[in-house]
Amino acid sequence: IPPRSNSNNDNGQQTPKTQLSHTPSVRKKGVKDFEFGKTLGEGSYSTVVAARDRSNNREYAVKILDKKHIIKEKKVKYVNIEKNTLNKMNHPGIVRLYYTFQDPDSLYFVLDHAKNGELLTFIKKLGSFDMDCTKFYAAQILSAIEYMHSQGVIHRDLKPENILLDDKMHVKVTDFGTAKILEQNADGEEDDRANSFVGTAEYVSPELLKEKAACKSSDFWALGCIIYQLIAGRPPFKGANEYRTFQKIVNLEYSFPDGFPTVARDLVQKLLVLNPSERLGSGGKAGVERLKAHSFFQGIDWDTLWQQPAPNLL
Ligand SMILES: Nc1ncnc2c1ncn2[C@@H]1O[C@H](COP(=O)(O)OP(=O)(O)OP(=O)(O)O)[C@@H](O)[C@H]1O
Ligand SMILES: O=C(O)C[C@H](Cc1nc2cc(Cl)cc(Cl)c2[nH]1)c1ccc(Cl)cc1
Repeated sequence: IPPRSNSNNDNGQQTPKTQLSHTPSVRKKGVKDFEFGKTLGEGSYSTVVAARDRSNNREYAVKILDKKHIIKEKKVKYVNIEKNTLNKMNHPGIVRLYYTFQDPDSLYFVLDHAKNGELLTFIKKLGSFDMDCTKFYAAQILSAIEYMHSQGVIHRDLKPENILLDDKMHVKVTDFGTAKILEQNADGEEDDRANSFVGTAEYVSPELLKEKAACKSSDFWALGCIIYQLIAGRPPFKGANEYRTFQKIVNLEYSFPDGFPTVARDLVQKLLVLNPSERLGSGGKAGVERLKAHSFFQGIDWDTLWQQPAPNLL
């Protein structure tokens, strides 16, 4: 007799043993399929734990969310956005979602385990990156942004904490709970403005602060802030509090430290532009090609970028 499929429904309750017309080949994974290890980190609504799939010894990072907490904090929408967005993504620079499942108390995202943690940790440890490292990481982040935009997704909260590094020290962008999937309107045009969500103060774009609407170009603003930070060791806009930071952003109040490389300065000045449609990178595919052609990226081979070894950071 063929083995029974796991007749547990999503929340792990036993459903009556109905005779299936066929035994599905792929069984839904559940908690029992994994051996959980050390905690990798905590979020406001989540705990991320290292786990090994018992059937093939593969290692993952499992993001566990408490259902009661999610409901109480009204985060159900964000969790479902994270699931739906990650499910659309298939790119080496974006953390991969393998499975989702739930049990009576929790929701589970089974993700790539980015073994080297957050890019922010390395910025803090090194103070700043040399130009080779800055170019490599900026290029990998741009490659991931280009891909997610091609899938109609705006990240909206790009920052060094959300840029993880895998065991090859390659970029893995994460945290899509606040991403925006742009709807295809009637004539297949992408509605290009997403509404009402504010990211992390230092990386928020001026259009989000002024018109409450982010667009793909908002991710290029964040890229400008990240490139500045990789070189200067701190983000360009940082006030004593969030309000002061927002003021600096909308007034474009920032300056370059002495010794900031000229070619990097030129690129940052073309990304940190108040008007999103004048920002380098905006204007669809052609805009991104113009950004990738900037002399800052000289020497980057975009076609083999993900096969190259990461430059030595230390
Ligand atoms: N795929 C992963 N691989 C390795 N570490 C991860 C992974 N995802 C998250 N982490 C680590 O776990 C911690 C918690 O991540 P999580 O996404 O749950 O919350 P967060 O986004 O950091 O916090 P918040 O939800 O408040 O924004 C993070 O600090 C991150 O360093
Ligand atoms: O798409 C699915 O499979 C269905 C569910 C949808 C879903 N069921 C939920 C139950 C609760 Cl209590 C909270 C949230 Cl956010 C919930 N989201 C689901 C299950 C697991 C995960 Cl990680 C996300 C969404």
